[in-house]
Amino acid sequence: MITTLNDTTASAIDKKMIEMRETFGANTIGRVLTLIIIATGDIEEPLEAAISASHEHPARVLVVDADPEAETSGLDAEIRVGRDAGAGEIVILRARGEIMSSLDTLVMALLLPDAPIVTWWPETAPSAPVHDVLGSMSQRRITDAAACAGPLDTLKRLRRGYTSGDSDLAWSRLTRWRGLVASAFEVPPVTVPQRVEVSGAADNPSVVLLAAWLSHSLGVDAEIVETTSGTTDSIGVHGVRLIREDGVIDLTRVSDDSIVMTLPSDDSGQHVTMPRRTLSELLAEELRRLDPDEVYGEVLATAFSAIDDSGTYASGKPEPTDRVLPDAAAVATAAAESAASQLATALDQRNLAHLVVTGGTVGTATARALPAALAAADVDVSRLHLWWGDERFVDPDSSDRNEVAVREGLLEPLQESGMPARNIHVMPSPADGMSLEEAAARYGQQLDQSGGDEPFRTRGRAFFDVLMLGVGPDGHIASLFPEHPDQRQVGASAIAVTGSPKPPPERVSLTWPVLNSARHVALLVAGEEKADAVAAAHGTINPWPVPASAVRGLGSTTWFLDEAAAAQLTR
Ligand SMILES: O=C1O[C@H](COP(=O)(O)O)[C@@H](O)[C@H](O)[C@H]1O
Repeated sequence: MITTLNDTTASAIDKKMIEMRETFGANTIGRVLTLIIIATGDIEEPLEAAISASHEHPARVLVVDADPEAETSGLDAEIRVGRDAGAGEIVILRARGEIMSSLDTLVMALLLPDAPIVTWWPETAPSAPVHDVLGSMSQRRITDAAACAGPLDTLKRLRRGYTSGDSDLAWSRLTRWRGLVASAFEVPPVTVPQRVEVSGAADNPSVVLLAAWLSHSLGVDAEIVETTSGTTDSIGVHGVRLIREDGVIDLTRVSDDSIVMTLPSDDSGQHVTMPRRTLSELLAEELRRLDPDEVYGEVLATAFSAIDDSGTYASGKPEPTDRVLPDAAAVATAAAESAASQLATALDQRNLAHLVVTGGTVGTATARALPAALAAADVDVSRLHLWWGDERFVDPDSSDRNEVAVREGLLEPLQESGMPARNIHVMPSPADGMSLEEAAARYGQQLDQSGGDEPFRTRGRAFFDVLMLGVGPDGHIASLFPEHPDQRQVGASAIAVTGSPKPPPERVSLTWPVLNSARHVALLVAGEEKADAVAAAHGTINPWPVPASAVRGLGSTTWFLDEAAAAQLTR
């Protein structure tokens, strides 16, 4: 039985469901969970999987089929009970426009009382599922990196935002492979392989996760061997090879249904039936175990090197634009005016705004141009917070400190205009009685606490409104230098940098995830000695050799350049 309600409300849907259940003679007793499906494309395939899985796990299924871009706001609903809903009941919520901002309230009104909640994103994945408005109320959050655009980048983002209770169907697709490999591993004499190879498509998230699982659990190198695309097996894991002292164990997928296993002692090839699993089988497996899958979390954490991950913080955001100005002074004025207008907008929308300033030549000049620009844009500086992207760890009054360079030109005028001293977040110096590491940890803590009860780097949404960055001739930003090991530290918001190639050697710097948590990024550059770095940073996102290439704002990234710094640009 299917009923459609147009321009409706949560309470009207609830009332209708009760009515339909009574008419149909169905009841909610026996429903074991609420499954929320966040649909972005075709809803029939995930819905079919949910209906099929409902025979094992009778559920209330809420499909959120939203169109946030719609000009008009409203909600239509389709309710299915009885045969049309398998062993569950289904509500398809078609939400348009503004109503999306109260999606959580709407869904909450339709949840089964006292039953676990599972949220499934069949084709998209939020960077941190737990911080999604519906993910945050769920015990289990299921994504499918393989079904998303950019599967590996998706997996890297999921790794960054992982919280216990997250899972991904690219991992569930490996359950049988993991069982088979574990049984092959038991073939006597039981020895740890010296090396492992996983073959399959290199951009397939299951292939990457299987290699990471083997390497994590066996403590050996696991290499991914790419299979030629176009073969029947290029769609998933093609095979696993365990290279042991006594020979090789090969597990090879030969069809959609079976695997051939060859052993060191027997290369005749035993056929093992192992059909590829359907979406409903994968979903049913996920719903079977609602406790967190900690192994997935561990494997995800080891699947990529931290530095590969850094590039993903910048990916998927709007492309940078250039503003070329006659000279350094014009760069500073234009960047200050642009920041002031962005901060004015931020304060129109929110109670507080956060600005990150930087050191260096143009960075300091821009900071000094800010008081006038903020006054012209009528920015209420009492609600503005000031942070630094990096600081040199030297005496508090040393002219080497980025903060000292702007005390007179920025901090004093802002305080005179009403900025409270507590809003100025200066990085600690040795005079605060801390080691470099303690100073970095203290600043990171201060940032995390200002971002809320969770470290803001995991939120997948902006914290800073405007982030200003200078760029060194080597392409460094803040104190993240090319091919410098401290660049790899992404687990904290601020880090201690030692052995900086540019003096002074000891510094505190914000890290990749934090630098990429801004709405608007402004890169401030002048001088011909920067032209090569600017050109390199306009290429692909590649943090390790070219840090300036790998920072992007969620709303905009603007390069403020003088003509000399822009000289090598072709676009
Ligand atoms: O050392 C630093 O260098 C960069 C760039 O400085 P510049 O003088 O070449 O413009 C700066 O942004 C950073 O804050 C600073 O600590």
